[in-house]
Amino acid sequence: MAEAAARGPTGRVGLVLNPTSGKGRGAKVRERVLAGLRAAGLDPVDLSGPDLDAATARARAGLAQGLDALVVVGGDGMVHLGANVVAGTGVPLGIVAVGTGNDVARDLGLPVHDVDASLALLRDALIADGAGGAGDGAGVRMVDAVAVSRPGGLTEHWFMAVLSCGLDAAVNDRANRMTWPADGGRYVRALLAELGGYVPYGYRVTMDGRVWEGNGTLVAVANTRSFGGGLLIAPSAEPDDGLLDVVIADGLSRSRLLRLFPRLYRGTHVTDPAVHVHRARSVLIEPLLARGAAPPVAFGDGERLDALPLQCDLHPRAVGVLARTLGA
Ligand SMILES: Nc1ncnc2c1ncn2[C@@H]1O[C@H](COP(=O)(O)OP(=O)(O)OP(=O)(O)O)[C@@H](O)[C@H]1O
Repeated sequence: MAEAAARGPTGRVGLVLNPTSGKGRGAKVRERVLAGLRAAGLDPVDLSGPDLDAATARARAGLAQGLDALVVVGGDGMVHLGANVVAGTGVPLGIVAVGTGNDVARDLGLPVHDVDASLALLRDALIADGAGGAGDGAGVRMVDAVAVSRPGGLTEHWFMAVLSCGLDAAVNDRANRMTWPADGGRYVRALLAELGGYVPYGYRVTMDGRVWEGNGTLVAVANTRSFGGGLLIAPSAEPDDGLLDVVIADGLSRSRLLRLFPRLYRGTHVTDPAVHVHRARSVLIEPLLARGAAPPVAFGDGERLDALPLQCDLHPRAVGVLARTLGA
């Protein structure tokens, strides 16, 4: 884990805003968020960058200089950025959810597409957190986060919500490489293309020492319940229970897959005999080519991570999220 950055009741709050999130909504709310933080007596420092990597580097540098909190403005990609910067540092994360998906904010009960409500919550949480000295934690909800590494290696990424290396990840990857259409039509094109060539994948998944090997359509490691903008992939996942929900779907035919897919919106897919849910703290996912096709590159919180094999380790209460305080 990263070194804990110096904290103090300075009111200095790092802001990382994704102007492209929510189809440009991010750019539109910049001044409102900055003005709202200043009106709350805070000193916002804009650490945004031209792309995800640059913004991450700027946020890390800002945190090293000392912040009371890091506030991200955007969708799940920005929460992912925030988690990667603050995990294990003790600096809380504020979320202004104005993205397309906003799965993490929704699962944590935070405002979505309501900038004024987000700002009010951040102000109240920071005041509560600072009461009686900096960072006593009253306005902060501690949630689990997941460190991802190559087996035996150092942590390369963190994720807050869901890591997936199944068919949905293949669709995501293909859609990201397409240049047209500019909107969600890319996902439909990518889905049709992936389904056209779809052959179930071969996996070996080791969960706290227990091994599952087989032919599968999807392996998802979930800390929170949903991904993809409201698909309840792991309806029983809790972000602070110290456990990951590992959802494995057996290798399904195309027609069975299309019948099962709509059930993700209500989370009822987990009652299908082809879907298995395991709980573990440590999950190793490896390709097993003897049992199926090479699995896709893994995505975490909707962002492209790495190819398998990957090790996921749950770190209990590694990220403090600015949240509603008791009685608020
Ligand atoms: N200046 C930027 N800062 C941060 N991320 C950026 C920037 N420009 C483009 N991006 C891209 O935006 C994506 C994340 O967007 P985010 O989750 O905030 O919004 P979104 O509208 O919910 O997007 P999506 O639902 O498609 O993930 C990242 O994949 C990132 O690469």
